[in-house]
Order: sequence, then C-alpha cells, then structure tokens
Amino acid sequence: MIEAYGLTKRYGAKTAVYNLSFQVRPGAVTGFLGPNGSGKSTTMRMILGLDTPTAGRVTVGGHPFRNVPNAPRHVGALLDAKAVHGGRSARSHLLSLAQLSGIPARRVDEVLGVVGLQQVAKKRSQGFSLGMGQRLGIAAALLGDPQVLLFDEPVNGLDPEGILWVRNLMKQLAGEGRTVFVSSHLMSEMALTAEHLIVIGRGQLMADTSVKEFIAQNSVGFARVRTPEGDPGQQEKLMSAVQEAGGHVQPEDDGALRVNGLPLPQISELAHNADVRLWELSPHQASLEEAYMRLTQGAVDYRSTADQRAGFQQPPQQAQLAAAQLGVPMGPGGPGAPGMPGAMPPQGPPMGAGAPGAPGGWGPPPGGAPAQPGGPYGAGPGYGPPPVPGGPPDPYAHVAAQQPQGGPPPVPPVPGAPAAPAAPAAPTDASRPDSEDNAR
Ligand SMILES: Nc1ncnc2c1ncn2[C@@H]1O[C@H](COP(=O)(O)OP(=O)(O)OP(=O)(O)O)[C@@H](O)[C@H]1O
Repeated sequence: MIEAYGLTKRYGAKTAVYNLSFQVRPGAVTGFLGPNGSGKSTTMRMILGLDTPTAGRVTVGGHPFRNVPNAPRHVGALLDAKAVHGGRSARSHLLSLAQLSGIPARRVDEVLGVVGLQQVAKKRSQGFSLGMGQRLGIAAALLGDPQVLLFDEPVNGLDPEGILWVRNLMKQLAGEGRTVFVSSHLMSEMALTAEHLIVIGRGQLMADTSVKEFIAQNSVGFARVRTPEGDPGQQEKLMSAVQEAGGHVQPEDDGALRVNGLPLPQISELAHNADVRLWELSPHQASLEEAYMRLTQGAVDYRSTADQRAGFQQPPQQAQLAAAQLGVPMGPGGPGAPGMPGAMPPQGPPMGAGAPGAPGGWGPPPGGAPAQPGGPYGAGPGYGPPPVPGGPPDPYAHVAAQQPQGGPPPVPPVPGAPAAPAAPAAPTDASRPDSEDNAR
C-alpha cells in the first residue's frame, strides 16, 4: 500500500505537487493520470525517496521509502528507462543492481527472460532502442520480486506485442496481490489495464475513483437513435417528436441521431406513437479518453495549436521569384510541379494563398478555417452543461471557459470527480530556476 498525506513539492516558486492525499491499494492496477507537467513523475519520485516533499509525507507499506527495510526487495520502479549506464550490457546492469540488494544472479537471467531480452543480454544498452530500454527498465523493477511496483509510462516506445505484454504483466502482478501504480497518457491502454484511477491536474487531486465511476461521472449521457436509411421522412418525424417532448437532437456523421435530455424508454415511446421504426436505440458508452478530457481540460498547461506557417506565406509572385532563384520549375502547379520528385498536385502553390488545404497541399483545411486548438477536445466547443434550447446540443462543450488564468496560490484540491470540475489554478513558475526569463 502506498499512502500520501498532504504531499506538496515546490521547486523555487513552482508548485509541482500540492496537498496530494491518496492511497494506492494492493490487488488492483491503479492508473496515475494527468496532463503533461501535472506532477506525476514528481509524485513518484517522492514515493521513492528520490525527492523530499516540501510538506506532507508519503509511505510505502507504512514506512517512508528511506526507512523501508531492504527497499529493492519490496519496491520496484521504472521511472526513467534511459537512466542506465550505456556502456554496460543489459545483464551486467541488472547484475550490479542485484548484487547491491543481495539478489541472486540467477534472478537476473529470469527477469531477462520475462522481458524478452535474453538474446541481447550481453549487448551494451547504449545501442538499445526505446522499447528495448523500457524492457530493461521493467526487468530492473521486477528484479527483487517486489510487492509494490511503480511504473512511469511503461509502454512508452513498446511495439504492440510489448504493449499487450505490459498490460497482462500489470494485471498479473496486481492479481498476485501486489500494489501496482502506473502512469500513462494512453487512455485506451489505461482503460484496459487499470481498475482504479488517481487523476491530478496542476499537482492537485482531481479524482480518486474506479475507472467505471470515473467514466460515469465525467461523461454526458445521450442516446444514439437510427431510423431506416433511405427514408428521411421517418427521421424528420422522430426529430419533431423528440423536440416537442423537450429533447435535443443532433445528427451524427454516420446518419444516426444523438438525442439528449430524454430517457431511452421515452424515445422508444415517442417513436412508436409517431409510427417511426427504429433500427437502433442505444445508450452512448463514453470512453475513458472522453471522460479524462472533460475532467482535465481546464488543467492543461501545454496546449497544441495549429501550425500557422506564418513565415512561409508568400504572395504567388514572390513564391515564383523564389522558385526561379532556386531553379524550381513553376508551372501552374507551383513548386513541385509534375515531374519533380515529391511533386505536389497541380492545384496551386502548396504553401501560398492559392490553395490552402487543397488536396495534397499544406495549410489549413479547405474553407480556410484554422483547426481548433486541441482538436475535437480543444478550447472550442466541447462538453458542458445541458444543451441550449433551440440549438443542437454539443456534448463536447467544454469547461475550458472556466479555466483560470493562472497565478498563485494553488486552490484546494477537488476530491472525487465532480460533474463540472473546477480546474486547479495554475501554480506560478515565475521564479523557477530553469526558467528562461529568470536566466536573463
Ligand atoms: N527538478 C525540477 N526543477 C524545477 N521544476 C521541476 C523539476 N522537476 C519537475 N519540475 C516541474 O514540476 C512540474 C511537474 O513535473 P512532472 O515531471 O512531475 O510532471 P509530469 O506529470 O510527470 O509530466 P509528464 O506527463 O510530461 O511526464 C513541471 O512544471 C516541471 O517543470
């Protein structure tokens, strides 16, 4: 069992982890989720005694890690797979770890077999691929046959076979009654591996619950309804009936309808009364990814945006001149006209104003609208409160608008998984030692 109480870590003025309290119990895989920079690795380092908490404490099996008797036999961890002496072979790396902890050498060969690295056991680890390095890191974690295991992004770089293997390994270890705490950004993988979740945002607890409850509490329910194809009249009749009954209808890409605000039996009844046949009437099953995105949207510090390629926007004349100087043939197709290796299709200049987003070209999608930051889960439309009457409901209407604009002090943590989560305020990093501003 891992237990954290009011765990806080500050690096200068940067609060990486704030007042975090949770338990990781044996017998289940507990997923540790949070956006980039939310404090997962810092928390794991504190659990392992590699970082000292600024406040609060964390214990493993009831002891602070540094007091755990013969810790490597009780706690195994994969934190940074690259933290290996590259000049050593995989086997000698594991052997040196084993010798330090009084683990017999035959265990080294056992774990090399478990992770599938026997064939390269004598090769220097500096030549290892990312996935091979991960396997070596997992071997090191398993070496002492520990009761408590921590894995920071264990499937990073693994091939599909490796991902499946890690998934089964985690479940097997938990099934043997061990405590397994694993961080990952791969929601689909976590959905298949973890039973319990601890979610943090900006260093603060956002949820501590089972995967099932987490999805239920952080997703908007709706029904998918499909009427017979090729009979638009049926669909229209149903839409009117649903709207008259106070429901909200939105067409799905595949021709089905998304209905909010009415229970399934009522939709069925409405269809029956309107003499509409239904080909599908099903509750929407939200994914862990949807639920996670909804909960953490306001706690994302590093958000991607569309590449505007500002420096590459050239008026067509200038583009032609530049191309001529480079000796690039400029036909109607612009640079990369037919015949050129890697030619772009001849719709127009690929990066100019001529055909942004034309098939095969660069730039924003047709229509000229720049992509919404963050894609379908971005700061644009998203999940949110019940749909606005009169307009189609948007189940992805987001809490992004609630996102605080940063600044200290950190707000108290939000336990559990509220339906409309308040994102933790962004702790300041104004005086971070590694901040470029401070370096000036
Ligand atoms: N040694 C350090 N000095 C200063 N700041 C640090 C240090 N270690 C971590 N931080 C900061 O603390 C915050 C949390 O970092 P941490 O690596 O724990 O996040 P994370 O959730 O593991 O991120 P990721 O998912 O990207 O791996 C970040 O803002 C990071 O820059």
